Amino acid sequence: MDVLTELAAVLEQRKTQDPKSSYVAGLYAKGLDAILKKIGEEATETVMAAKDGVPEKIVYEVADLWFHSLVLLAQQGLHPDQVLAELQRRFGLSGLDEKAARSPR
Ligand SMILES: N=c1c2ncn([C@@H]3O[C@H](COP(=O)(O)OP(=O)(O)OP(=O)(O)O)[C@@H](O)[C@H]3O)c2ncn1[C@@H]1O[C@H](COP(=O)(O)O)[C@@H](O)[C@H]1O
Repeated sequence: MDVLTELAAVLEQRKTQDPKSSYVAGLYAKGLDAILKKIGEEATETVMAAKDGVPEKIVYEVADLWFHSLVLLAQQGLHPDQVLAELQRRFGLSGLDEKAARSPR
């Protein structure tokens, strides 16, 4: 099993856990706005890391950003496979007009 699938299973399992016992359960309990706030913070930290130009910091901050995006997907009842399928679809269309490839149907 790949790390995204394993992590998605843990994030799903945290939905029934005591918010005090888990960071993710705590985020779910705070609600959508708290998750979106974290994504905004991590996106900003990613930008700052890239401006600093330190590769290790960029990797660390992107991991935080991806992680909180995965929490958002789980909270919305979505699975990372759906995002991977969308990227795969775009990759398959890469020979076509890029704007058309990005447009949701
Ligand atoms: N991958 C992660 C992961 N990445 C980042 N984080 C947390 O995300 C937060 C990042 O926020 P910041 O960098 O702003 O640091 P902070 O100031 O401590 O953040 P806040 O407490 O203010 O939100 C930190 O608290 C990190 O611990 C993560 N927390 C959990 N996971 C995974 O999620 C699983 C479930 O976690 P729990 O719900 O804690 O069991 C774990 O097994 C891990 O695999």
